[in-house]
Amino acid sequence: MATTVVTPKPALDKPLMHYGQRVLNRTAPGARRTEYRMLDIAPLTPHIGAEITGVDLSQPIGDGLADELRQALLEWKVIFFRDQHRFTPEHHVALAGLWGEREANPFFPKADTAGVSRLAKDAAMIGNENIWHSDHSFMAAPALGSVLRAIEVPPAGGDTMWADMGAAYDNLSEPLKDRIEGLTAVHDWVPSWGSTMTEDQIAPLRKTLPPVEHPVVVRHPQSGRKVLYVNEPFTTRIVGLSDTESRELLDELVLQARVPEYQIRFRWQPDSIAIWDNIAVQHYAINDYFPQRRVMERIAIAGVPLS
Ligand SMILES: O=C(O)CCC(=O)C(=O)O
Ligand SMILES: [Fe+2]
Repeated sequence: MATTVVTPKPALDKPLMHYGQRVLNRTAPGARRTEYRMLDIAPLTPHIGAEITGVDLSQPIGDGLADELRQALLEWKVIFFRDQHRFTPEHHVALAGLWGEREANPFFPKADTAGVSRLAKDAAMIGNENIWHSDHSFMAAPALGSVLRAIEVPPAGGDTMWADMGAAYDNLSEPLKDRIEGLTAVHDWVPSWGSTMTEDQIAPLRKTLPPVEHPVVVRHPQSGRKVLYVNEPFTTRIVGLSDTESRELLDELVLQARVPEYQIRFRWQPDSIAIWDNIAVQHYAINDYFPQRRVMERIAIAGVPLS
């Protein structure tokens, strides 16, 4: 009897069928921009990413400015500041505090006394965040956002990218939206962070960080907007589907973050700061500067359970 050998298709061969122009037009009827009184906002794309000028983040941030910063993040999903030369770890903690409590990442270096984690990458420690992801989605209440500051950057390279997962959801085909409505997915750190750990290292952490489930489409806690919430390193399966169905659907969904129309790419300088909404976007740290050195400081902001 003849046997048929089925070669699995690599994920990258899949066509990115489910995107178009529909929601990427900010001048469409109903699209409205907030008027800011205290911030100068320069959008970097029509829907994701804006550079904010005229603000010194080392000065006390009053309620009016804090409200506008929160509104700008909600509207632009990732906001950037440059030349914050007087910014200290204490300012970093205060800035992140406008959104919530600090959240430790068990896989990043321990925070300094102020509460900031320093991520230094060089020839001996090559970056591994070059995969589209949402921070801490393996937690029951994933981080609401992060505040990242560049300390030392390579002469070229080491950019970071963010992708608007609300736009990604909006542009899925209607049949695909129907198919994923109401589904939940498992998120787990073991396949990614655990891949370089021993069983003895994994076991105790597993107790505090068991696999968790989140809806495949979450409602953003503040904007109420629907967001595609599955990511390549941490989402391991879709509940209720066979292994094959789950793998195929996840392959298709995680690829959406790679669509250029959803993305913004930021070129860092020392003392540039980015704040991102970790539910609305995914991000990718480009790993093109080896063996140059790149040093960043980061605070993640504790989130809420998603629905
Ligand atoms: O270093 C970067 O550009 C981002 C790294 C990252 O994924 C993170 O800080 O969550
Ligand atoms: Fe990250």
